[in-house]
Amino acid sequence: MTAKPPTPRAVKHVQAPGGHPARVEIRDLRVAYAGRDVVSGVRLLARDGEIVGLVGPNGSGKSSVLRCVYRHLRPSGGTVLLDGTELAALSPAESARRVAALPQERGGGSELSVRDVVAMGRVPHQRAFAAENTADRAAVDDALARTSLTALAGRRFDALSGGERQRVLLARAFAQRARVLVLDEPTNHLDLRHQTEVLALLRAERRTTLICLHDLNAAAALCDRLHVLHRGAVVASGAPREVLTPGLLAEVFGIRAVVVEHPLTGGPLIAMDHTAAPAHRERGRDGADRGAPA
Ligand SMILES: Nc1ncnc2c1ncn2[C@@H]1O[C@H](COP(=O)(O)OP(=O)(O)OP(=O)(O)O)[C@@H](O)[C@H]1O
Repeated sequence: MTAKPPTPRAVKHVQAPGGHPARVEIRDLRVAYAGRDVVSGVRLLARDGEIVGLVGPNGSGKSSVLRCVYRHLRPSGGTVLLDGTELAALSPAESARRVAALPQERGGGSELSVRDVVAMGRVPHQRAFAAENTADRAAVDDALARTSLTALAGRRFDALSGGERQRVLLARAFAQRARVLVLDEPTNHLDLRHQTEVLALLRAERRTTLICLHDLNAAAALCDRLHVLHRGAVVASGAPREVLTPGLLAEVFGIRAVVVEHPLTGGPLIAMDHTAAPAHRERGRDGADRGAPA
């Protein structure tokens, strides 16, 4: 049997509202929890419409960086600038209109319907106690359709599978129509078809996107640029092809791999040796031996 390459679903391009450039700049970011630095000296820039990936081992600080961009965390040092303005200077409602997030904290236990959860993405655009207007309804319907959730719109959110919930929260972020998307592992619960759909959607949306992904092949296929975080610092940045080298994969991720040309796309494809022993033992920021990587 000859395998036919999958054809990505055609997705309509929807211009993010406002039409202005949306640029995120992180300068010398430091994050500490209970006095312990977990991120330091992180600088990165996502230009208008660019998809910038953060990759790195567990605990390397990726989510902590993203939390500072969607204002779940206040940086211990450094700044996050949105179109040149410090995020901290914007009101919470203004930053919510401009930055939509799919956080790692996924919540749960909500008795709301799928549609109600997606409609929460419209709250930053609404006056207090105002009912949903036509633009809100259109944005919600569009977000449900794009994430293939229209048929589930009436279901209870807390009765969905992990992957379905993840798509609902992604739909909520799309419904927000912010020019900046911050996505923490948006595909980790999705089956392969839905992963491919979400990646195609993100490429088609072309919003300024900061995204964490553990799947390095997905990151290489999606992102314009990658930043590799290791023990809270950026150790490599650039186009996926420049960054994802066998040396870096061994050094940072502790895996044995080669990087070949993808036979279908021509992009970089990491072929990992799953049978090899981990290439190094992990050390914490304090230098303490944390054992071999899982
Ligand atoms: N709320 C918190 N309180 C204390 N320490 C935290 C907290 N959140 C994260 N940390 C620690 O900060 C470090 C970085 O965590 P972070 O979640 O940013 O890493 P990550 O790269 O996103 O990891 P993963 O790939 O496992 O999601 C880890 O050592 C983690 O244990």
